[in-house]
Amino acid sequence: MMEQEFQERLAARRRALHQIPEAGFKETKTQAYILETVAACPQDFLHYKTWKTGALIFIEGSNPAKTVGYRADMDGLPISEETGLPFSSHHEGMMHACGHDFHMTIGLALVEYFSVHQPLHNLLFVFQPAEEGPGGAEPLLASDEFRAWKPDEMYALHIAPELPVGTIATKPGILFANTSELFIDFKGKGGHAAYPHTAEDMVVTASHFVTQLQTIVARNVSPLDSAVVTIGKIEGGTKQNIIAEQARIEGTIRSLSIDSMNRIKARIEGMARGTEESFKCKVSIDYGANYCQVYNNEDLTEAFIQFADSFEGAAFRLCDKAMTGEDFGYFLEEIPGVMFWLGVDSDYGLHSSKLDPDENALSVAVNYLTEFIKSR
Ligand SMILES: CC(=O)N[C@@H](CCC[C@H](N)C(=O)O)C(=O)O
Repeated sequence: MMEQEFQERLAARRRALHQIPEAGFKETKTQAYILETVAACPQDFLHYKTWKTGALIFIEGSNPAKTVGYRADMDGLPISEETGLPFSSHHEGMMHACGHDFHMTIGLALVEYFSVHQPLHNLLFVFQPAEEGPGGAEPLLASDEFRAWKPDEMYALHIAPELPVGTIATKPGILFANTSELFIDFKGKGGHAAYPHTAEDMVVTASHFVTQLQTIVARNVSPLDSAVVTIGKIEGGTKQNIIAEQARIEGTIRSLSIDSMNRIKARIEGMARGTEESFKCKVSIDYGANYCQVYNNEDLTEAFIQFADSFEGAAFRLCDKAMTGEDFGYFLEEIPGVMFWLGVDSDYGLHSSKLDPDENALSVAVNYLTEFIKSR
């Protein structure tokens, strides 16, 4: 296929997926699209099955000594798209703002290629639901469906808006942080706005708490370590002249060490007890989904970098670790592998309603991964 025709085909597929972003474990249209695409491939040495709203595609090698895996995440985010693109999301309030439409398009192109050109070793393509939450990797990894085809090594990519198209970047060891979601509910006695002395104001309580949280990274985490406590959402009360009897904050904790994660959680719990005492309320904490760090296997990363350096269609860059989270870390706890960034050059970053990755990066990744997988 000519390069331009190939590029257009990839862009068309990405746009189709971009229009149907779905929440974690609700990716039914996305799953149907994937299954339809796979069903249209030659079936001579291809097998596939579903797992919840995900899909596993196994391609038999001609003389296999191992199985090599590629994972693409499938879910979108609860963001109203503001790109103004003609192929914007058809799902009100949902957007592929983390590049999973790219990750899946690249995975499907690899399935198509290797279903025609039988690989030497077995390949497993994992289309995984719920990366943004509540986390699909951990239960998928434990499933019989996955374990029957468990790979010996595994790869995944994530788009990087800040890197130029054609860039591939990674590092050995820790690439992404440990994460924990954070949901805190405040409940107290509400009242009339004009009688503050008779009530316990949960808007004031939650505001104090958010300010207190800012001291954790500054005062409770070693300056030689790295951590993040971000509150991304706050809500409370019912009306401007009613003292709120409830408030809720939602956020995320990131750390490079488990020790820091435990220390941060202990500190938050201590603050909650103090807040209950001083603001006469009930504070409930829920840590939601927790992801382990993404740790790239040193030997495989070395081999990955050597290959990337010699590959003419991409420019390799050694990168620093990031405080992003990724449940691909669970795969890498059990299976050696590598996660890497793919440059897509967007003025707006991940989780932005204006994220607009350059589709020219699709063919770079497909060409790169096709040759890299063959080299394994
Ligand atoms: C690459 C990326 O943006 N990943 C997400 C993963 C979310 C983890 C979890 N749901 C949380 O919010 O803690 C990220 O926000 O880094």
